[in-house]
Amino acid sequence: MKLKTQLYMFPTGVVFITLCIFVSLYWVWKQSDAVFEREGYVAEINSLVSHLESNLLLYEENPSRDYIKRWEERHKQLTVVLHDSPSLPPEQQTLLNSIQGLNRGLNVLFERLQYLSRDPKPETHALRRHFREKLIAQLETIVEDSNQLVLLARQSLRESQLDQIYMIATMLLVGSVLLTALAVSLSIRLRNYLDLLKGGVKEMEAGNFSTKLASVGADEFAEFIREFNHMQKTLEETTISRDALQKEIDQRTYALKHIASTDPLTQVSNRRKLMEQAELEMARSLRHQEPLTVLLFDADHFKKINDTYGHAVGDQVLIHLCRLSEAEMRENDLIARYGGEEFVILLPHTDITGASELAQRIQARLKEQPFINQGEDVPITISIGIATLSLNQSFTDLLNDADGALYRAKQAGRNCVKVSETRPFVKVPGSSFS
Ligand SMILES: Nc1nc2c(ncn2[C@@H]2O[C@H](COP(=O)(O)OP(=O)(O)OP(=O)(O)O)[C@@H](O)[C@H]2O)c(=O)[nH]1
Repeated sequence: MKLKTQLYMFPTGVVFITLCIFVSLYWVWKQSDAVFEREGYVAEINSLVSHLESNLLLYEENPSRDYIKRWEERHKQLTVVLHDSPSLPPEQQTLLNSIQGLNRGLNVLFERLQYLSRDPKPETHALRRHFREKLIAQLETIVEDSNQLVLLARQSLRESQLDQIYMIATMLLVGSVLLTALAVSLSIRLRNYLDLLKGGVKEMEAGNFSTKLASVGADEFAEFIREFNHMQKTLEETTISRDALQKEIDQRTYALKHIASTDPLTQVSNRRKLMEQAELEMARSLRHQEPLTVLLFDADHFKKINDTYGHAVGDQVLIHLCRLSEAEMRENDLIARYGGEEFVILLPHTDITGASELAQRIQARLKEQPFINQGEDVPITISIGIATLSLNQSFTDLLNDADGALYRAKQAGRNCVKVSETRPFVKVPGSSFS
C-alpha cells in the first residue's frame, strides 16, 4: 500500500466515523421529535375525549338538544383528529386502528342513549345506565389506548436510542482499533525504512559505496531507496575517478620531487636534496648526540679524461663512480653531486673512522673495477676529504672543512684520503656537548 494512501486513511476514517455519529444523533433527534409529536397528538385526543365525557355527564343531567349538538361537534373533531394521524410504526398503528374502531362505536352508543333518554319508562332506566357506563368505559378505553400509544412511542424511542448508542460505541471501537492498527503498521514501516537508510548512510560513511539497499514494492519509500542507490552509485563513480586522479597526482608529484632532487646525469641526489637531508640529519645528530660525517671526493685529473676519451665517456665515468660508491654505502647514507666531478656522501651515525673505512673501500673498489671504454680500461682515481660535525657548526662549515681536507689530499699527490683536523662531535654521558 502506498504511504500516501495509508496516510489518507486516517482523516478518511475519522471523517467517516464522525459522519456516522452525526447521522445517528440526527436519527435519535428525529425519533425524539416524533415522540413529542405523538405526545401532543395523544394529548389532543385525550382532551377531546375528556370533553366528550363531561358533555355526556351534562347531557345525563339535562338531556337538551344543545348538549347533543356539542357532543356531535366534539365527536366530529375527534374523528378528524384520529383520521389525520401522523405516520406510525405498525404496532402503534394497530393501537390507533383500535381507537378509531372505539370512536366509531361512540356515536352508536350515544344515539342509543338519546333514544332511551326520550323514553321515560322506568324499565329503560337500567338500560340507559348500562349504555352510559358502556359509553364512559369506551371513552376511558380510548384514553388508555392513546396513553398506551404514547408509552409505545417512548419505548420505541428508548430502543432506538439504545440501538444508536450501541452502534456509535461499536463504530468508535472498531474505528479506533482499525486506526490504531493502521498507525502501528505505518510506524513499523517507517522504522524499517529508516533503519535501512541508517545502515546505508553508515556504509557510505565508512567509504563503502557498493552495498545496495533492498527496495521492495512500489511505494514512496521504495522509490526513495532506489534514488538513494542511484546517488550511491554516482558517488561511487565520482570517488573512483577522484581516487584515480589522486593516484595520478601522487605519481606525478613523486616524479617531480624525484626530478627536483636528482642529478639528471648520475641519478644521485642533487645539491638541493643534499642540503635538505643535511638539515634533518644535523638536527637528529644533535638531538641523539650521534656523530655526523661527510665525505667529499673529486675525480683526479678529470679534465685529462675528457680530453683523452671525450666528454661522453667522461659522463659515463662519473656514472660508474657513483654506482661503485653506492655499492659500498649503507642504506641511510646519501650521495649527492656537489658540482662538476665533485660528490658528497652524507654519513649519519658515522665517525671519522667509519668514514675513512668507506673512503678506502670506494678507492679499492675503483681500482678493482675501472671503467671500461671499448674494451680498454680507463684509469681513474679519486681524492677524498673527510670532516665530522663539530659543536655549533653549520653544514656549510662542515663542507668547508671537508673541502679543506680534499684540498690537502690533492696537494698530497691525489688518490688518497685526508681528514679534517677540526674538533669532532664527542658524545659525553650525563652532559650535552664537550
Ligand atoms: N664529462 C664531464 N666532464 C665534466 C663534468 N663536469 C665537470 N667536468 C669536467 O671536469 C673537469 C674538471 O677539471 P679541473 O677542475 O681542472 O680538475 P681536474 O682536471 O679533475 O684536476 P684535479 O681536480 O686537480 O685533479 C673540467 O674539464 C670539467 O669540464 C661532467 O658532467 N661531465
